[in-house]
Amino acid sequence: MKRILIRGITGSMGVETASMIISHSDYKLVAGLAEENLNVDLSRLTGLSKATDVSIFADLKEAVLSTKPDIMIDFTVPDGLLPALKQALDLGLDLIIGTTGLQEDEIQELKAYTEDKSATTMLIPNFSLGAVLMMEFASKASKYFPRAEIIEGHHENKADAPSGTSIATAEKLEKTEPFLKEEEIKYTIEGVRGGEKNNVRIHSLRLPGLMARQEVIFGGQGQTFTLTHNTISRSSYMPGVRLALDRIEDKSGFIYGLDKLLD
Ligand SMILES: NC(=O)C1=CN([C@@H]2O[C@H](COP(=O)(O)OP(=O)(O)OC[C@H]3O[C@@H](n4cnc5c(N)ncnc54)[C@H](OP(=O)(O)O)[C@@H]3O)[C@@H](O)[C@H]2O)C=CC1
Ligand SMILES: O=C(O)C1=N[C@H](C(=O)O)C[C@H](O)C1
Repeated sequence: MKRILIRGITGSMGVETASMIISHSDYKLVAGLAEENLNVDLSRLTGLSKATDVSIFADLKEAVLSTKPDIMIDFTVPDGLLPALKQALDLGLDLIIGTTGLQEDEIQELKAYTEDKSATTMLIPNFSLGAVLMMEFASKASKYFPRAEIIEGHHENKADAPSGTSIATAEKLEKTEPFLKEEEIKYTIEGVRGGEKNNVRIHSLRLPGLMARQEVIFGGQGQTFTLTHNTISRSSYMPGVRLALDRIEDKSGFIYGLDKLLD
């Protein structure tokens, strides 16, 4: 039975993932890592009495030596993420990473490091099926509508902007064209046009009341076409996390995106 460690076990996604793994008998959750909340009662957080068997550590090496996990799932923050992931690979773990906010050069470094260790790393910007389908349909639509912008919205505790999903979506749009009149506009508020990736403008909302949502808006002659995905519960991510766990043994090397696991 595969032994799992969750880095970020006390966070929103960590608790949801811990509950999912504890409730399934084919994986064993052996440990968690946290930064500050080291003495929390995991059975209270998950509502599951079996969670008392799971120890929470501050130090990855200590956790690995004491509990011997095979796989680390990461739901933390971008700060200090790459060194922690490299340390986990050094300790012989395979990785499933949901944390967003790595820069492009850090992703390339992680890929090379994974290949060097002959390990498996899955970097999944969004585990929900609806978000994956939104990206697939957006990719298709971009062949016919080359002008597109993205509006993503998240809760106010999110540590990164724009979202990993919006970046992954912009990267998937195949024939995007830039807006050529940007230079002609007189801007009266700086930054009002958002950021840019692959010729796609990305606008990030951070508001109370939001969990996670994204709109991809295409503009064409006399029409617009909008794809929207709304996350209303973090349980939406769990079938994707479960799929990554089920597939990690058959895969090797670096995998980016849940779509690579759906075929
Ligand atoms: N791929 C996907 O489908 C999804 C990805 N995410 C991403 O997952 C990440 C986590 O989100 P969320 O659960 O909402 O965040 P939270 O703020 O709720 O949780 C963050 C967790 O990280 C822990 N942590 C922070 N720093 C460290 C550290 N240095 N070492 C160990 N643990 C640390 C915190 O521990 P402590 O409690 O001790 O502070 C906490 O457990 C974000 O990057 C988010 O974008 C979110 C949803 C879906
Ligand atoms: O922080 C979140 O909540 C989420 N983060 C991921 C992202 O940055 O895309 C996935 C989802 O949007 C929720």
